[in-house]
Amino acid sequence: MLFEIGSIIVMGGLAGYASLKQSGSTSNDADKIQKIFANSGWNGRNGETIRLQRKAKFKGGVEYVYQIPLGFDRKKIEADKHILEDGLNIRHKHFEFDPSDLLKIRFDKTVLKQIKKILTNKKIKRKEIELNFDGMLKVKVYNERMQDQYEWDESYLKPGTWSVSIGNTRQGVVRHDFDEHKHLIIAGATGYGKSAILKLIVTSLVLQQPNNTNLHLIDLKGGSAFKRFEDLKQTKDFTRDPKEAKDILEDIQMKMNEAYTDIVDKGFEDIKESGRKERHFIIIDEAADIADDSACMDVVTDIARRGRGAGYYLIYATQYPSSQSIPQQTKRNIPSRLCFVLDDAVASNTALGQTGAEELPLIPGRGIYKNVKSQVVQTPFINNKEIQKRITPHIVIRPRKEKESDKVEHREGEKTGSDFIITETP
Ligand SMILES: Nc1ncnc2c1ncn2[C@@H]1O[C@H](COP(=O)(O)OP(=O)(O)OP(=O)(O)O)[C@@H](O)[C@H]1O
Repeated sequence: MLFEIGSIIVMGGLAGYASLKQSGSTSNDADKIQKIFANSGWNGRNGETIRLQRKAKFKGGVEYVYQIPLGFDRKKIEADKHILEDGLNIRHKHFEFDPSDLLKIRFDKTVLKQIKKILTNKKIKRKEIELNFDGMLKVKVYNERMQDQYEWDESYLKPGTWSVSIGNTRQGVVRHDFDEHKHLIIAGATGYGKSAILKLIVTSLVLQQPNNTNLHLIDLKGGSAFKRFEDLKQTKDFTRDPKEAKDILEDIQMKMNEAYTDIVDKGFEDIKESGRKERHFIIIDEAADIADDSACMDVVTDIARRGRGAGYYLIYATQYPSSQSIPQQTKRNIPSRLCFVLDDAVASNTALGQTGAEELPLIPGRGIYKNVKSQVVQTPFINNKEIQKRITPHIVIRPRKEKESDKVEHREGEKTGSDFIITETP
């Protein structure tokens, strides 16, 4: 009996502590925002600062709308958004505590152990913000963190289009339309979702445009991320060898030139206007591995420059964004970027053209997608089993070119077994 009373007191105290901490979290963010602006020197030319016009609650947070002074540099604030976020969290970094956890507690001798476990499993809760400018500065302060994972399902597909889902925001799904935005650079430290999003892009293209997608897969990471796509009817080239990559790129360039001339000669602005249905996707995973090869990089630059009109779209991924792995001219021709967490502001600047990727939380799939505007997204996640299930109907039988690396000595009468592969047509 005494034991139970003791437990109830402990739980009551815990619930009170949690509720006190949670209720304190929304205190006076408007004042804090104003102070952070003043302390960071984010003023107009004559020193005027922002003025709060209104604030409004929405589910999960509060939006503050400020009037901005003349000469106010919004880019600076976008790049230094983390200063604002850190400032808002400085006194209210508190535990993410779910009172329903208390209901799971069993009243036995292990009660204290269970409570300790709940507390050690807690996550630090952090307010997150979103900035918008439309003549006014709108700061949305969210009390809850963005979801850490969005499982992919069929609703992410848009059959018959070249628009693929690239991320989720609190407002909905963000898509990259290859016919509109063309090429894409993907950067990010190892282990934060580059291969996962590349696999999702390939799968989406195959499922959305099975008859018009042509894939040229150059996987230089030494892993097996693209291997499962090698035998798709849509895959025209597949290599994991930098030397072979050069031949493939040169071949693509030749074909691209023909398509480009044909489209331009007929007076069309681009492939979309010409009515041609096929599109080519040159997907290079670990671009840094061909960065030393000037012949390869010349082709990459050319595809970035002229491929947009001819329907040859480049998806160029690297974990080492530098002026060498992403040459200036390539960057200029690829305004769309998806960037996962990076080591430092220099890398972020190189990959995105702004800082911020170095401040992303260490959550796989969390990135910044920059197009016309830049926004924080959580990329949808599709597991390998689901990919396999979806792409299997598109795997075809065809003769395999024997590569040097595949050659083995065969004894007389032994079947090589390398002439044909999986036998299914859609
Ligand atoms: N969008 C996502 N949502 C949830 N988890 C993810 C997401 N993307 C990736 N992950 C997890 O992170 C792991 C690493 O991702 P991925 O292999 O894509 O990283 P990477 O950047 O390509 O790393 P590396 O360069 O080492 O191959 C995945 O195996 C998966 O478990």
